[in-house]
Amino acid sequence: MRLIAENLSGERGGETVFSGIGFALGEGQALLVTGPNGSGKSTLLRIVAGLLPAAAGRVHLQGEGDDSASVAGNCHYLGHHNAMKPTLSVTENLAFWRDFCGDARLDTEEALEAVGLGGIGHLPFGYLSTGQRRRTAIARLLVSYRPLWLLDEPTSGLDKASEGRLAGLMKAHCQAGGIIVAATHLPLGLEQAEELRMGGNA
Ligand SMILES: Nc1ncnc2c1ncn2[C@@H]1O[C@H](COP(=O)(O)OP(=O)(O)OP(=O)(O)O)[C@@H](O)[C@H]1O
Repeated sequence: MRLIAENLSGERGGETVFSGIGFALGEGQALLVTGPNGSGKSTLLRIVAGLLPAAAGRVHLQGEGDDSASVAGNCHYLGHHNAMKPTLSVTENLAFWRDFCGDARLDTEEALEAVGLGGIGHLPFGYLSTGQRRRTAIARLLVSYRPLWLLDEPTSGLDKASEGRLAGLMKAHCQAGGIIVAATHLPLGLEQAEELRMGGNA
């Protein structure tokens, strides 16, 4: 499977934020989207995820015998918000996402242990600290398999140990043939990743 973006333009509020963006990523590859505040990193990720229409160009998946496979149906999108219900427990939130996304992988407790949150599944999500909430959102990537991870500032709110755990999870995902596109201001510990620098294309 390959993720291909061709000649993408992004608009916000009728203004062009970027244009002429293209990339092609094969299995096991990661792309770090960097650039100053407002350069369009989140806009690009939202377009790739299918949450915003591109003003021009297109994004598609190629390979696996089904070139019509949708990016949206093959990705986990981790945005700035964690997409969890505060009154449901951590386990209930993860179980919802596992059922919604399908292709179950780790059970909820295993996923929580992978992000260093074993034993807190019974707590309402709303009780968690900022970093614990982000780690729960990262655990969501593990309860269902999706080959493409679209991560917007995934380290936001994480301590050093959690950054290290996330780096390990991302490496394992790539080693298993997954693809990652991550918007970031910080190195993510993915030495082989390519970089797409935003900010000079609008
Ligand atoms: N809903 C919106 N309506 C109008 N303009 C918007 C909207 N969302 C974002 N923008 C504008 O689009 C531009 C790109 O924003 P975007 O969030 O993609 O940048 P970014 O590179 O991710 O920034 P940061 O590093 O601060 O997260 C900014 O100028 C922003 O003000």
